[in-house]
Amino acid sequence: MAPSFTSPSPPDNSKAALKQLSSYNSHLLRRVSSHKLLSISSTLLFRTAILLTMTLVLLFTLHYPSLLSHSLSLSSPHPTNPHRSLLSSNRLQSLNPLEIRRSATPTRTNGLSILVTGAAGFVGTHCSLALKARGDGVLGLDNFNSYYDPSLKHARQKLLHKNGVVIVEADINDSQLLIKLFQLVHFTHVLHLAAQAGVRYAMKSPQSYIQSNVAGFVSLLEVAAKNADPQPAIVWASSSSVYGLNKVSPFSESHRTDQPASLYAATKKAGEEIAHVYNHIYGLSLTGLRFFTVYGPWGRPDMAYFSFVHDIIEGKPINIFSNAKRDFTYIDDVVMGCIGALDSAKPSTGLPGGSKKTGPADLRVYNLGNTSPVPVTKMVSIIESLLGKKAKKNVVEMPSNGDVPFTHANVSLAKRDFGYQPSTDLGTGLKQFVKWYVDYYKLEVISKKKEKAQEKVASS
Ligand SMILES: O=C(O)[C@H]1O[C@H](OP(=O)(O)OP(=O)(O)OC[C@H]2O[C@@H](n3ccc(=O)[nH]c3=O)[C@H](O)[C@@H]2O)[C@H](O)[C@@H](O)[C@H]1O
Repeated sequence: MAPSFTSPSPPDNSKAALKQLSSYNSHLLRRVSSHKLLSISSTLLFRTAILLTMTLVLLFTLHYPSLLSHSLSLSSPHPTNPHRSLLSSNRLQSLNPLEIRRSATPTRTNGLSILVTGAAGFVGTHCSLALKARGDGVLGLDNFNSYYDPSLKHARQKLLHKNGVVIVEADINDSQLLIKLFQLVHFTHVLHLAAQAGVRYAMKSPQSYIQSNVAGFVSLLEVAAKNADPQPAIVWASSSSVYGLNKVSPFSESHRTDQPASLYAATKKAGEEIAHVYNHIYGLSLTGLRFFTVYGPWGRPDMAYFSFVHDIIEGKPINIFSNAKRDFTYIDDVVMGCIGALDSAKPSTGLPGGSKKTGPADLRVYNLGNTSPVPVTKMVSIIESLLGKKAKKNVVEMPSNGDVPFTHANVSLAKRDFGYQPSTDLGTGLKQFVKWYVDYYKLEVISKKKEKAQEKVASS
């Protein structure tokens, strides 16, 4: 029978009884203490388990956005995530208002004050430099995601910093941070270039396109419509891809854009429709620019011309999609187009606080192309002659992954409204790109070093 803790056996005077009793007692004490120990340990174990679970839940919540962003490679914190406010407040605290205002203040009379989203991107960097150089105030915003090598984005950031442009590292979905920026600076304009780019990558990571090109755009428009005082005029990057399966060439803004061939194209088209809503309700001045395969120095490594140069130098084979043609447009021409669109945009007509517009505002869309499509095979032969090296070519059927066979821009609208006139042919533009590429990746230095080493070996 199990000993009772409350009623041990009565005492006995005899030694034997005492011995028995003491042995019984020590047995009892051992049982009692081992039972107590057992009970204490199980309580402790239970509490530790609860504590551990809570810590794990907390840790998961804290790291959820970064886990998500890794799995999508590019996604940013979700706006409705409960952890958002914590992230946002951390970023808000790290803002330097003096630095921000200095960067965003124009140095010329009547200069613009522009928030450039995607400033560490290819087009964003070039536009920011050009705007700053003519005396406008420019503040950059970029989330430095890892869609392609972020070190290239940081190198662009360094270049911008040298030229007086600060980039705030944050996501356009971070509304709190956007609100704070609009409180710090009365931006006259926004050049919205932050986006998930790339046509074919949309099959691998569809959500990142929704996150950046739809949700992110809405996040920016909400703040611009309801929190900015004054409401800025917004110029933003749409894409030639909105023409999708349209067969009528050259593509003009009046052509149909209801047959997108990729999710990328669909999100850019969605952007144009969303722009209509914010213009209609809030009087935001909105200009969408349909870029046609923009290329040049500091370009995007995911684009064909960039990866072809890389692969040819490395002696790797390249896939050329047969019969593909593009209206390749040089970056300097696109920068002129962006600046023209900014300068010609009329102010927004809504009152701050999201009240209705006081009158109609600009709602515009323009092609920014080169008006001269070139077959991809020709692009490759230009690169070969610039590099002095033959490519290992695989000419393959164009895979059905969202690509369209050709693009060709009619730019007469942009010419009429802000004098857009592309002037760089593909040969000239690619020459500039290869020059930059060799310099950026220190290929000349390496080959000179090699030459010297070879000379040394030869002379010894
Ligand atoms: O104007 C736009 O709105 C888009 O332009 C750009 O898309 P694209 O015109 O598709 O550029 P890019 O990938 O450089 O392919 C160039 C050509 O090479 C062909 N191509 C491509 C890859 C390959 O391996 N082989 C090949 O032949 C391919 O078939 C194509 O004919 C931007 O990336 C996009 O973000 C968006 O801005």
